[in-house]
Amino acid sequence: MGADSLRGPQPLDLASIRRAPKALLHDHLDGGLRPATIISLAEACGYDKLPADDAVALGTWFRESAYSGSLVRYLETFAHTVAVMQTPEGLTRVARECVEDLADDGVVYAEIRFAPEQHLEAGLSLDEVVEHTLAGFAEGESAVAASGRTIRVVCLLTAMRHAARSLEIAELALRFRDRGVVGFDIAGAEAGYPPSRHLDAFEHMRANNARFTIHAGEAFGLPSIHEAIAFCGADRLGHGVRIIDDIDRTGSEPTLGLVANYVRDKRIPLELCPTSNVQTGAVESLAEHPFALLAELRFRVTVNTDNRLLGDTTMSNEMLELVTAFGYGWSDLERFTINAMKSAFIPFSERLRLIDHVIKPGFAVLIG
Ligand SMILES: O=c1[nH]cnc2c1ncn2[C@H]1C[C@H](O)[C@@H](CO)O1
Ligand SMILES: [Zn+2]
Repeated sequence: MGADSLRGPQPLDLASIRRAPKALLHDHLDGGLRPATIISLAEACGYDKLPADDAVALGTWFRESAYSGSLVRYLETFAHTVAVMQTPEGLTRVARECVEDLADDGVVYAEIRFAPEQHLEAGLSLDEVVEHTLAGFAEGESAVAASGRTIRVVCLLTAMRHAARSLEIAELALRFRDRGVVGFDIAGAEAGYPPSRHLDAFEHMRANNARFTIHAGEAFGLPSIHEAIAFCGADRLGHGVRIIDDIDRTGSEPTLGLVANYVRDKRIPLELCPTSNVQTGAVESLAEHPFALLAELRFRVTVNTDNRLLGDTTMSNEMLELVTAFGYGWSDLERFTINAMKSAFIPFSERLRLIDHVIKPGFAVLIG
């Protein structure tokens, strides 16, 4: 591409969006493996239950199985990725490749989450699981830096909401808070497992001035969101898409209920994941995703991938889907990116630096 073609507004296509400096807050390490890596790690560790043995067919299997219309069935596919992430080599490789894939897609800041308690089958301790994963992130950051680009990747530790280890995982997150773990989360099946089951873990985080997000308002509605913010004190909402249930759209102007008003007034970030929400049946289709209304009402919306393997997606693709569905321009994508960066769990000064020195200049080139 000649220098002239990089002057003036760039077309809003996948190639240009890939060049935009993007920030990602909600991405599961165990939902983003390369299909070829799953096959290679399965061979190395003797896992023989993969549903396909070539990378293309395996990728298709994940995407199709994840389009299930049900969070519970969507989550069943993780049995295969978690199975090959039990060894130091497996964890480190998956983490390194995650960083490389995100950097190739133009992501400059990412918070990657996973549940250490699911990676103990080969005898690693919780601390070892985190250490090997962080080592992979560091390797990935170095490889990206060696190729002349930069990406900052930090980690959130997730506890599974059906299990009973959340306090232990919160303590683990705090032990690693100076080594790249910036927060805590709960995930897994939502219906029947309210956030308040894990109140002691959230209280422990709050007592230690630490940050957390909660998957809420995805497969279950407003009560889950209400608990997450009112009882547990979540800093952000993982998905939170069902906040739409508290917005009355029958009149000429949308009217917000108490929970929706609270979320908007307190600028509680919504980690929206468009493709994933369609796959799990949280929304009917991308065109009907509440993203557009929530953005228009000035909720603090952010764009996320959730699980790149399951959705066969990337940050750039999620943005392109929104551009296609709702006609967004560069300044909208920049606003969503700044929303994400403002909501990140790294210190304020580091967030500002990324906004002022990386995100704004990067978008300025594309806006032209
Ligand atoms: O979208 C999700 N909702 C709830 N739980 C999820 C979602 N995506 C992944 N998970 C679960 C499955 C993973 O094994 C776990 C940790 O990353 O988090
Ligand atoms: Zn998620």
